[in-house]
Amino acid sequence: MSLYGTGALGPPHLFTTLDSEEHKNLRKALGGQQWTIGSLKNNWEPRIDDLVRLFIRKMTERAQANDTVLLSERVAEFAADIMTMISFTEPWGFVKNSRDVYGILGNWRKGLPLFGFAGRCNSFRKILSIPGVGERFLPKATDKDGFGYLMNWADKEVSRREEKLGDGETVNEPDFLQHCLDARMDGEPLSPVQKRAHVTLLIQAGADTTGTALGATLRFLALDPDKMKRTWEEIEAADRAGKLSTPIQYEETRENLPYMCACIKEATRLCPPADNLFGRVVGKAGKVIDGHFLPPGTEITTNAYVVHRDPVLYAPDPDAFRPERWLESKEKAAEMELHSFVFGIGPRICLGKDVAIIELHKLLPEIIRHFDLQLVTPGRFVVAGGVAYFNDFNVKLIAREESA
Ligand code: HEM
Repeated sequence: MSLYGTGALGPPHLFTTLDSEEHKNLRKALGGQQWTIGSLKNNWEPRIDDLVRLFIRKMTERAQANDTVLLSERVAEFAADIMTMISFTEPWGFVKNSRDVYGILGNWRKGLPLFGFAGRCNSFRKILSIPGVGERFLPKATDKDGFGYLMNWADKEVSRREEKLGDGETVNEPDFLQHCLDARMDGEPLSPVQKRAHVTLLIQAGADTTGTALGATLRFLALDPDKMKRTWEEIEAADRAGKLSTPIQYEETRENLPYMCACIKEATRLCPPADNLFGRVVGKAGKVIDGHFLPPGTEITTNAYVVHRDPVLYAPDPDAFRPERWLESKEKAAEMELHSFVFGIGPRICLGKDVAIIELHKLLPEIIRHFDLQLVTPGRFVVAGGVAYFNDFNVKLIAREESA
């Protein structure tokens, strides 16, 4: 099955490659060891720790000042910094400056309705491809902020890096820009446009999505003091038993904080950051789904928000935030995991899943270890163009030492 997707939106990359065979080759070229948890732990965890430390320091200052903190925004900035860091080696300073650097997140959200509609309406995409039309709406490298600015940055960074390599310099600790330069299709490097497009894509695909997952988990816990207490008690007990480093390591969360892990699964089940997958087009042979034959060319899609509320699988309380459901039996947890659409499914499953997973399992327990959250405004889960983010989730951060 091919992707129905975003053909006309921007330069050619994984998302915009509709043909399955072409996508497979590109994915093979760009995928690899660097995306695995093992490699991310070895190569990036110490750098992620630096950003976690900085984040906690910044939040401690806000707690001491008794400020109201727009937490959904602050955690999205953390995710954006991680993406700029793994892409270009140095983070752009979202956390350091507590703001949306170059309007990356704000512009992303503004563009979602157009991106979503164009990705789902063939005739509208055709209009956008008319010379002079798309250019009026899509980001441009001359823009002062947003993804146009990012495209310009990616362009300069690729050129700079290629110049250095041309001068005989070697890169000992490759970032994801370097991986894009090293990628080979049929033995050939990617085209200049493809190299630049993929660096940009990573930040587009991985910043606000992970931010939404971070925000979702914290918001559900802020809304439910009993579950927050249980999460905190689990962290405190592991801490007292000497099982947690500072900052908490990914494997420590996985081994010692099962309730925390269940909260992440449950929050992303109920608030999937990319809730409506781009449609697929049924191939020449047709396809049978649930006993119905779909002829070739049929466009099909799904919605994670709905699938994740299946009344049978999540009985008796599909709409409830109940992390305990993930801990009741291994078989049930495996079944729910199998039906999770959080990161998509099939050959186009999220390439950066493990990057997001590592971030979630490090920053969230560290925040809860340091602060209790006093809800100021719960905000809203906003879905635009099939992608979600949070508005106005405000809290006061109560430092744990003070609340003890
Ligand atoms: C919680 C955070 C994230 C969520 C919920 C998420 C979700 C998704 C979903 C639903 C898809 C489409 C899958 C499909 O159509 O079946 C996707 C694709 C993709 N994601 Fe993510 N993602 C997240 C984080 C990231 C991160 C951190 C990165 C990069 C480091 C990333 C890079 C990508 C890429 C490159 C694709 C395109 C894959 C392809 O077409 O082969 N994502 N993601």
